[in-house]
Amino acid sequence: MSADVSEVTLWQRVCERLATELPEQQFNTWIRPLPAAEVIHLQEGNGEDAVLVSLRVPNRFKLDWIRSQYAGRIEMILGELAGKTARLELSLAPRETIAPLPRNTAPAASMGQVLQQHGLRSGSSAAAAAAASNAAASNAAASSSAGASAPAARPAAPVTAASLVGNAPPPGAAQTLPPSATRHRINTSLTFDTLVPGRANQMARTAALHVAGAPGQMYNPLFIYGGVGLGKTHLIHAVGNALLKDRPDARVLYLHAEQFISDVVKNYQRKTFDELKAKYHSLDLLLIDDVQFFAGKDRTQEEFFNAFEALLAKRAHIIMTSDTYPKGLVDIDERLTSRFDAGLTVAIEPPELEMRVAILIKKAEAESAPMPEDVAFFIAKNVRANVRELEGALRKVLAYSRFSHKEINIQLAREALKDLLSIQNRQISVENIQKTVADFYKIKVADMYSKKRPASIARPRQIAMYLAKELTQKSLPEIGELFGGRDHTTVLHAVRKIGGERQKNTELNQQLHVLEQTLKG
Ligand SMILES: Nc1ncnc2c1ncn2[C@@H]1O[C@H](COP(=O)(O)OP(=O)(O)OP(=O)(O)O)[C@@H](O)[C@H]1O
Repeated sequence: MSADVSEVTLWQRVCERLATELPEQQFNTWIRPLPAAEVIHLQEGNGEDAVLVSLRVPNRFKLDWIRSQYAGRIEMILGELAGKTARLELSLAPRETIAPLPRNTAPAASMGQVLQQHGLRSGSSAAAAAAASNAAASNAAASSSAGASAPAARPAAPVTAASLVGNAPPPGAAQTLPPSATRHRINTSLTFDTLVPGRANQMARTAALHVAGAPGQMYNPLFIYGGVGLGKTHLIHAVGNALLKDRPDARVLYLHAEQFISDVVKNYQRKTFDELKAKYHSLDLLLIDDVQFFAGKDRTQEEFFNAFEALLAKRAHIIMTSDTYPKGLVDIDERLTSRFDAGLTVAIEPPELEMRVAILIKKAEAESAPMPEDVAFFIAKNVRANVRELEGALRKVLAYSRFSHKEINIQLAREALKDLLSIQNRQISVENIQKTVADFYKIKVADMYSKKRPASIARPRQIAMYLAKELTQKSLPEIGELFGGRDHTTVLHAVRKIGGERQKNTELNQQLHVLEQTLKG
């Protein structure tokens, strides 16, 4: 098999293979929800090429289960597809409070240790020191490969009212967690100190700081929206951490909307709605992530409405996040969306270049790996979509430098990110923009080049021109040419008009974010 399968397709192809091998329910529960894996190409100690595939799993329970049940098979498929030795590294995504390891779970290992286990080149003291600092800074990366450690015993106790506060087990699996691990579900590393401020998050951060200092007063509820990976989750954890620092006994709960849904389902099955009410209605601060997931879930919406009303009545604070502003939410009851909008609604924007650079430098510092400013600019210029992607790029560059024992410079960053850069260059073409915008506004692609002038066509066309200028290196005349031979002044007019309106019109701004994220992949 070819060894140059790009990393996105490599992981996609692993998933496709697993989809044919596993029962559908197993595949849908364990494999489908996983984010795309990261791939680093390396040389083994003996000089042979190898590929290290790093997969981030949302919680420890899933991580242990995937490690014990699927890691071996995944590695085999990866090896086959990549045409070289493949090593799988599983680690926790830094999203939730991580429960202490159960006794029978293998101890956490750093990426460096994993490489050593596998005989990959990382044996120098510099690499070991870097790996050690990595392990300390990261969320207890628990790494594995097939057969590398004994699988954790599957927790078997039934779900109890107390456990409902904790990590919702994936469908078809039960779990119990120690109460201390499930109390607030706040990730202590996501604080205001570790959140880089900038124009993109200025309003949201200011409002969040205000709520942390005086919960239950102004801006209740606080509704934070924005595209993926822009720091919404980080920000609401920061509020939880700040409040708990001031008032350690405050009843704070962070949860993802899907966990609320799963709570409602469980209580529905067991007819224990009083327990559900007791749990949610007693909080001082409820932090709920990604409320767009409530779409179409009527019973969940009803229970959330009840919790919402009860909490506001007793001046507890509610902070929600979503991928869109309240009125943009679909399939959510209007009595809820209008309440979501009744406090303060703020957007988090994609960070601008300087903020991306500051984030990279801060995150590299946290890993004890100083990042030269020119390299930070290079990465930030090329990775524009969101902070999560930026972090992924940084991890790759740092890993590449550690494992190749080369210093971090632009050449090395270019090398480490070459797959990502080529995917980006391939994806954002004017044709791609025209097609995506036409699909989004439900017009024909041919209307992008036509002379038709009705607003329903002219406006999407202007939006596409604006995006072509923003997202490609093409000049105004080149863009005009690709839009049916239009003059460059027409393109300039469109770019200025849409750019100006974007500053004032929230709905347009939101649509542009969606389009940009879609195009950047
Ligand atoms: N301003 C920032 N400073 C430092 N780190 C940031 C910043 N913004 C985001 N991050 C980091 O980027 C990653 C993604 O952020 P986060 O999970 O909060 O995004 P999100 O907006 O909640 O995305 P999603 O909608 O996909 O859940 C996290 O690791 C977070 O710590």
